[in-house]
Parts: sequence; structure tokens; C-alpha cells
Amino acid sequence: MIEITGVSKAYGRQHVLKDVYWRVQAGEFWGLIGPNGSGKTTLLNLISGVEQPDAGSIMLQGAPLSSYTRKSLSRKMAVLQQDGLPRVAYPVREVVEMGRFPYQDWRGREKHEDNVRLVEGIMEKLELTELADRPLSVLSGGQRQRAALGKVMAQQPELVLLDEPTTYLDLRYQIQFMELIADWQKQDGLTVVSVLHDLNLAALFCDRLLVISEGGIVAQGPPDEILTEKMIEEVFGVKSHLVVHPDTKTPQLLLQRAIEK
Ligand SMILES: Nc1ncnc2c1ncn2[C@@H]1O[C@H](COP(=O)(O)OP(=O)(O)OP(=O)(O)O)[C@@H](O)[C@H]1O
Repeated sequence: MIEITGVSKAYGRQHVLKDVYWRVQAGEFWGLIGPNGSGKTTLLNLISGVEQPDAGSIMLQGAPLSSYTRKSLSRKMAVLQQDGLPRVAYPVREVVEMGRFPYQDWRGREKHEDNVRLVEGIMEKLELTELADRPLSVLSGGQRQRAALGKVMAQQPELVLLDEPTTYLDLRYQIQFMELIADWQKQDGLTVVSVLHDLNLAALFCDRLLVISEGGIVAQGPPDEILTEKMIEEVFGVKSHLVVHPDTKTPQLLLQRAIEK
């Protein structure tokens, strides 16, 4: 799905990404983890085409990213930020329908009438039906993020890029959001790349983790190989205990206090 070869990116004199090599197979669920300022969002911005690399190449399904038009790219990939939608007066249903933009002609019409059913199905799945006519401006952060996910689902991409998507969600909605993405991944073979600060969520949901530190990749692989107390101390500078989740057998992190009593 994505092939990144020798990619570097600098802002002024600051080298934010240095010679990155990374391959993402179709259908994988990757978590991008690393400290603040390590280059995670920059990497997502390069994959989505918002930023251009200074060196190296990015291929999407075997073709250079630069060979796609904006519209053809938006049929392949969707991006969701941590605060996915602004507080505007548009009602939820209209916002979800906006996800169909890449499939519409210049009059804003679609060739297939199926789109109404598609949008309604998504609204039901995300429990947005009751909120359909409410403007985004009156919704809570969690409700707005669900509407943002609805818009992304209506876009029917093959690849979704998520940048800390659960930051403003409470525990219930964090899990619900990740489960919805995981269901979508399993049902449609969606490829997911998500920046996540919560290493426990990352371990529970991701097939693979990419650890970025100071603009370079320091480790990549399945969570049970990648998450070690040593890596967490080296990369994040904190001491931790890793325990095994009783249900999923994935590693889970317990933080240690800095001051020993
Ligand atoms: N448009 C820009 N212009 C100048 N510097 C930038 C720009 N975008 C990012 N940077 C710098 O690049 C570095 C990496 O930023 P980036 O947002 O990729 O990090 P991150 O790993 O996503 O961080 P966080 O976890 O804090 O979101 C930071 O030092 C940041 O200040």
C-alpha cells in the first residue's frame, strides 16, 4: 500500500525526518509511536501529500504519490486529525455526505443512487442518526469526532491516516472509536496508519508499531516484540513495568513514579 524509500524532510535547518525506509502492506493496522516532536505528524503529512519530501520517494499502490490527482488520491486515502472537524453550523448529515465529494461530478451529483443508503448505514453504525440535524457547533468533542469518522467512512478510502484520533475522547469513546476502525479494517481490508500516544491502546489494536525518535525509525514490528521496558525508557525516558493483558495477551504498560519512596 505504501512504500517509503530514503525519505528526509527538513524545516529550515531542522532535520525532522532522516532517511526513513518503511513499507505498509494492504490491510495492516500500524501504530506510529514516539515522543513529542519526533516527526510522526510530519510522516503522515508526507504520506497524505500535504508536505513534500526533500529527498527519497513515496509510492502508493506502486505509483509515485505525485502521480495522483487530489481527487483520485481522496478516493484512495482519508485523513482524520485529533480534532477532526471545526465547530461550524453544518448539520451532521451534511457533513457525513461531504465525504462523498471524491465521487461526485462538477454538479455535486453521484453516478450511483446507493450513496443515500451508504450514508444512512454509516450514520446508524456510528449512532449519529439522532444527531443528524444538529449543527456541529452544538456537539460535544466526542460527538464531533464520531461525525468526522462518519465523513471519513463515507469517503470509502482504502487507506486511512489517523493523527491521535482519540485525544479528546473519554474512555468509552476511545475504545468505541478504535473498535469501529478495527471492524472496518477487518470487514473491508482497510489499511490503517494511526499516530497514538496511548501505548496501551496501540498494543491492543495495532498489528504493528513503528517507533520514531528524533526523526528516525528506531524499531518496527508487532507490539509484543516492540514494546519492552528498555525501549520505553530509551525512547520516552520513563521507567515502566510491562504486564500481559489477561484477555488479549498483548503487552500493557504500567508507569512508574519518578521518585522512589
Ligand atoms: N510546518 C512546520 N514548520 C516548521 N517546523 C515544523 C513544521 N511542522 C513540524 N515542524 C517541526 O518538526 C518537528 C516534528 O514535528 P511533528 O509534528 O512531526 O512531531 P510529532 O512527532 O507529530 O509530535 P507530537 O507528538 O508533539 O504531535 C517539531 O520540532 C516541529 O516543531
